[in-house]
Amino acid sequence: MTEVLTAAQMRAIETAAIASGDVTGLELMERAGRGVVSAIFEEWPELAPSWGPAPKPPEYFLQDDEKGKHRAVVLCGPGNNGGDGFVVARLLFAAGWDVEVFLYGDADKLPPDAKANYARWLELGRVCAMSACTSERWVGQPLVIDAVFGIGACRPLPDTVRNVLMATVNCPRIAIDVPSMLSSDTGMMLSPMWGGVGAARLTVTFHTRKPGHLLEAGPENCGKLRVVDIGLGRFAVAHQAHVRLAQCHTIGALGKGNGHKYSHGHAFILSGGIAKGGAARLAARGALRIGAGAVTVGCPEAALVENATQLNAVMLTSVDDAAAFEGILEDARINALCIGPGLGLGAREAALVGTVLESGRAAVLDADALTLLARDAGLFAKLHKSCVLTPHAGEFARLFPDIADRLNAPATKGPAYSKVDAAREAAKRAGCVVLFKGPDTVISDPKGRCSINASVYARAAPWLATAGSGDVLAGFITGLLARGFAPQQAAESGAWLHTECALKFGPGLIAEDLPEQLPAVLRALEAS
Ligand SMILES: NC(=O)C1=CN([C@@H]2O[C@H](COP(=O)(O)OP(=O)(O)OC[C@H]3O[C@@H](n4cnc5c(N)ncnc54)[C@H](O)[C@@H]3O)[C@@H](O)[C@H]2O)[C@@H](O)CC1
Ligand SMILES: Nc1ncnc2c1ncn2[C@@H]1O[C@H](COP(=O)(O)OP(=O)(O)O)[C@@H](O)[C@H]1O
Ligand SMILES: [K+]
Repeated sequence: MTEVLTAAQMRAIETAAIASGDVTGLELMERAGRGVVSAIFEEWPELAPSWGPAPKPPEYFLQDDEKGKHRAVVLCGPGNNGGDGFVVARLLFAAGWDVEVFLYGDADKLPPDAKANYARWLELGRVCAMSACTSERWVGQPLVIDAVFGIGACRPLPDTVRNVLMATVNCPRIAIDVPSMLSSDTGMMLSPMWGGVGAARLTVTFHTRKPGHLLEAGPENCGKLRVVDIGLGRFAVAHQAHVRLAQCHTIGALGKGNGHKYSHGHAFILSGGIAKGGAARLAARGALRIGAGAVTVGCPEAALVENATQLNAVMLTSVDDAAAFEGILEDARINALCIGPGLGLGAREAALVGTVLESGRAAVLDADALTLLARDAGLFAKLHKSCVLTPHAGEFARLFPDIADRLNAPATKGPAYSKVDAAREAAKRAGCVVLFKGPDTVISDPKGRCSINASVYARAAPWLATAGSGDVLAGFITGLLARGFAPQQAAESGAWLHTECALKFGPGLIAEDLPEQLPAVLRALEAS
């Protein structure tokens, strides 16, 4: 499942499923709890009962030596996440575990399905108030199930809950749906000063990933992430509204068929002056490797010799000023532009950004071009729908300071504002695609079509934090624009391939290595 659903979308799906008569809320809760217990037993087979990872077979008996062999503490909250916790407590008990259950909140106020499972648990064991326990109570617990808050939490944690979660940071912890100190819509901590310690070992979520599993502090706090199917597959949210995991679009479109080089597009990369050309050369190499038929670097006359010693398949021409570039653009075959990497921030460069935008051609604006756009509202107003902006967090804050402030403000009430919301708002304001970089790169177009290239969990590629890797990404996207990809698809595919190249190379990666991984990555994609 490539959809990433917010809490509101998840609730809408659950409501539709229940309204259809297909399933009751109680049954969904049972499936969720069962999914959590199976996931635990699959993850740690040594914890599973003699009958295997199923929570409970229809006819079962516990062997004597299984009774009390394992121990868990289940922390339940006041909503349906707590309800899932009571189901897990019951199923672990059925597998012979010693289970202690603690509740935050008032049992009388539990929602109906959670209350039903609370009552079922009371037939087997006790429930203690979380608030009545001192911090020593939590030390050294072998397994803690965090069922305090799920998708319903969007404001700072109550002190009782915060203290219990802090006191169990060193215990192996399994989070139901989402770690309770994390906003499922944003991936941000609900309690400031949390300190970044105490990740869950495993987070088990339902139906699809939520933005909070992928964004910001989410991945480092979820531990491993498992998505459990609870039978909601046929219920969908409106297509426009949802966020997807980034993927590589129509790899077939990258094949070369029978055309000649110019039928595969001509990308033009603008460079800075003497000793500033490395970034543009990296972008050019990326654009060529990804399949642009021809790539040219344009630099000031004075830097021609330096660039000529470093470029072979990439062509080179002088661009001293905006007027010279206007002349070059009379060649209609140049169909994708890249400006910003190593560009500089002077008057020549600002005028070149203006020319790029006035040409109306597909263009990637990165690095210094973003700073120039932030400085000049007139330039910013020239952005159009064939542009792609590729800011990292610092550049994003320069371009969209109010949006960045809103994103970085601590959540005090819902609905939460996420990196997805920020990228959407920025793209709408700019009137073009915005690719907001990071391990959690978010790509949005002005209509809010949005995807996340999550370089986390199995796709973690921390080696990408190396000088020049952003320049290569700008080149990848420019190359895909030259191949005729629409801006959103070019940005999404470029980001996805960028991560794949880093994964293919692994540790020790430097920016120069990235384009050289593309042949193998593309071949593997074609084969699959
Ligand atoms: N939506 C679905 O499709 C399903 C949801 N299920 C479970 O239900 C959960 C969502 O349940 P709920 O919507 O009841 O939400 P939660 O159980 O996540 O939390 C909501 C409750 O916590 C309180 N609360 C939230 N933040 C608080 C704070 N900072 N201080 C004090 N109280 C706070 C709210 O007032 C409300 O009572 C999911 O995360 C999941 O675990 C599953 O049972 C299966 C299906
Ligand atoms: N820890 C990380 N995991 C995955 N990708 C990362 C990480 N850090 C940075 N990146 C990616 O590496 C690239 C860095 O780009 P940028 O910040 O512009 O750097 P530079 O200007 O040095 O090239 C971006 O695509 C970003 O998403
Ligand atoms: K939880």
